[in-house]
Amino acid sequence: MNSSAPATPSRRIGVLLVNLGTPDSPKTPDVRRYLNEFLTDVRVIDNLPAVVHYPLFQGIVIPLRAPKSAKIYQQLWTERGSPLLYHGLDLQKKVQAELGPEYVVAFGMRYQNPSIAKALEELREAAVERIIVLPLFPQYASASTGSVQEKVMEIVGKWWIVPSISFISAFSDDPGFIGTIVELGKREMAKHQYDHIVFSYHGIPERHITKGSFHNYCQFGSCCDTLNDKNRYCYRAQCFETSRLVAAGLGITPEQYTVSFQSRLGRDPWLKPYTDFALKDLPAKGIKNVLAFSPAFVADCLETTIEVGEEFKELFEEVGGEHWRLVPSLNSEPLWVDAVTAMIRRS
Ligand SMILES: C=CC1=C(C)c2cc3[nH]c(cc4nc(cc5[nH]c(cc1n2)c(C)c5CCC(=O)O)C(CCC(=O)O)=C4C)c(C)c3C=C
Ligand SMILES: [Fe+2]
Ligand SMILES: [Fe+2]
Repeated sequence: MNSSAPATPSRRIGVLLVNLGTPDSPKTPDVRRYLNEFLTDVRVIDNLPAVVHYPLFQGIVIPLRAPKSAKIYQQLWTERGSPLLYHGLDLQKKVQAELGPEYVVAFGMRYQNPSIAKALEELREAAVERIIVLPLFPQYASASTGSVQEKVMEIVGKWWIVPSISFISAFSDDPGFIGTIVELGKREMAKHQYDHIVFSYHGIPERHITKGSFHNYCQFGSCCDTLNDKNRYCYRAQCFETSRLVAAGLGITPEQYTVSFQSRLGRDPWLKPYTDFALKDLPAKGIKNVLAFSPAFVADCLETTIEVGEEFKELFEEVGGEHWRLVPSLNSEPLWVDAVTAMIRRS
């Protein structure tokens, strides 16, 4: 036996990092398969009976949407593939290196590959004593975090031996998360003079908030202005909390930033204001230079790079804006790796 090799600790902790998912390739059949899995999740499309939901989405909505989405994914794709996937794998490796051999870090996607089932199997094979699950969504939503949690429980619940398992359900106010965004923002602010900041979050239907609201506490008004015991897991309140903390870190006042929501689907009301509407009002107020943040995402993806970085930039310029710049996501920035490591050690 090689005595210089580091000994594997006998009791190891499993860590499962999970992001949303992405197609295997930007080709229409792969995008269709991804959308099929994503948009038939009843935590994502929650308002239709199964007899309507499946035929409508599998027969009409997804076949129509897949070729259009595939074109956008082709714009996003790089030599390393989908950014959401390769940044996730980079993060996994760096967090593993920082946590050391007492931990086994796996990475999975809620939809498509690498699947949560495969990632959990790696942890089972490593005979970990317990598992810490970190869905990589800073703000809690049933459609993202809740769906990951449900899937993990469905799989682990069938194991003969069910290990101790814990979830980090949100980290919207985590100091390491906030500090990394602030640092990335400051880097951009050092390069250009900005008049205003836009924090654009992924939207969700308003009913998703209402369904999870403690005794109907959330009324889409000032109820979300502070994060308290009644709205601890309210997505809207958590988005405001993240924005407030990042703004404080950047040293900007409430008048100097806007919080808005993007990517709506369907006709029902989603969280407002909608980013595409909100940004159109800015040039008329004399705001021509905007720095945009996407703090609902920890890695670059279609929603950040294309929607915020390109489509909103075009829209802003069309209405008289001069400079629109997206702050890159946390990806596998060293400060973010430290923040994830600290969250796991504390858990
Ligand atoms: C921040 C977490 C996310 C929440 C909450 C969320 C809710 C949600 N999303 C859709 C519909 C779509 N989202 C799409 C892409 C997408 N969504 C998230 C994250 C959240 N979604 C990410 C990280 C991504 C990008 C994935 C990538 O590969 O880059 C898409 C697919 C793209 C497209 O065809 O436009 C759809 C559709 C709904 C309906 C919803 C809440 C109900
Ligand atoms: Fe989404
Ligand atoms: Fe609220």
